[in-house]
Amino acid sequence: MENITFLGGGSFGTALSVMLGKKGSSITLWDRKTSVVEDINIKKENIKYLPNIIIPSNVLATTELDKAIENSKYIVLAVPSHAVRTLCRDIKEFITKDKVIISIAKGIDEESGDRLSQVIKSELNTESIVILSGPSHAEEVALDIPTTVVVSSENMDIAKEVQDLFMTNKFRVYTNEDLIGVEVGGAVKNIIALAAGISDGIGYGDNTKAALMTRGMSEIVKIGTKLGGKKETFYGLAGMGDLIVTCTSMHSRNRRAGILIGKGLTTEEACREVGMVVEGVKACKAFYKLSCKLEVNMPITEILYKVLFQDKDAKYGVYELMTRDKKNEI
Ligand SMILES: NC(=O)c1ccc[n+]([C@@H]2O[C@H](COP(=O)([O-])OP(=O)(O)OC[C@H]3O[C@@H](n4cnc5c(N)ncnc54)[C@H](O)[C@@H]3O)[C@@H](O)[C@H]2O)c1
Ligand SMILES: O=P(O)(O)OC[C@H](O)CO
Repeated sequence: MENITFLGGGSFGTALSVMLGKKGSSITLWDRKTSVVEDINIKKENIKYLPNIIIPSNVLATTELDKAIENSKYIVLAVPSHAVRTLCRDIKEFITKDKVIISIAKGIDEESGDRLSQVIKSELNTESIVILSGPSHAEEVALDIPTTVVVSSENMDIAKEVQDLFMTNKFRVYTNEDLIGVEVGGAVKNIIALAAGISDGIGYGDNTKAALMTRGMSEIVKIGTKLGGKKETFYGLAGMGDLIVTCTSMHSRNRRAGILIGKGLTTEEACREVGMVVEGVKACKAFYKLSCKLEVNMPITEILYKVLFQDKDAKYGVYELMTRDKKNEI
């Protein structure tokens, strides 16, 4: 069985470590926090990020980056998107040509608008990069609840290798050669999930959420195809699949943060209360900027940007969305 290293002992890094540990791989889990590492090694539980899940004995945690990386071919970057570039810089000296880098983060680089595979490629100077995405809440993956995801890469031979590495009878992995679509779908769905959460928090109903999800899907397709992704990908696991799970699940940090904002908390207060990464906040800023630059109309993203960063009242935001000029659906 393979040695696999996870860099980041948050919810998803831990859940996948548990899953692959149970499959029989030797897992090294690096985290910057000593408390997380001690909990995993001593209590066999990640109390902060994934409580009540027993961590198998073949998952060992460490705070030492070089030791974490040295014996594994597969290095999974399991940090939020805003930390991917700095983590790459921290590990660059330990990344030899034989390593395969797998990223599970969903977002884009806020500063440059680059996709994360582009960030990793430029920082680590490697082509062996695989992106894993799709509807996969950590809490359910850790409980072996049937889940489907998708892996993509510029090198589909490596994507197929990673498909085999992660596949179990409860975790079904598809390949998709549309790397742009897989990355953009996973990033933009977080924006729509925040908006759907806000609608729930205000107290609006299923009609409103269905509208946000459907018109949100239209925004994903518009910006995604403009960036070079395929329409079919956005109607697949990395797009619609993840949109459904994130907009409807109470596991979703984006949806939960949205609910709190809808109830009147500020963006900062809501993110603090959720206590884990809320990717949609940074994604909203990045994609609002990108939509202006590329002249792609993304009304939900635009209104959400004003709610999150310009103190626009959320209910008034919905009113503005509803009273725009009338138009044809497609
Ligand atoms: N949680 C899920 O269900 C899930 C599922 C699929 C994908 N994802 C994606 O995975 C990524 C990580 O999410 P998560 O849920 O594991 O996040 P999390 O908030 O649970 O944990 C984040 C981890 O990254 C670490 N971290 C944060 N900034 C860091 C930095 N600068 N350097 C080093 N470590 C840093 C934290 O200490 C923590 O261990 C996100 O992009 C998310 O969208 C999450
Ligand atoms: O908890 P969220 O909202 O970050 O969503 C996590 C995953 O992306 C679900 O697939």
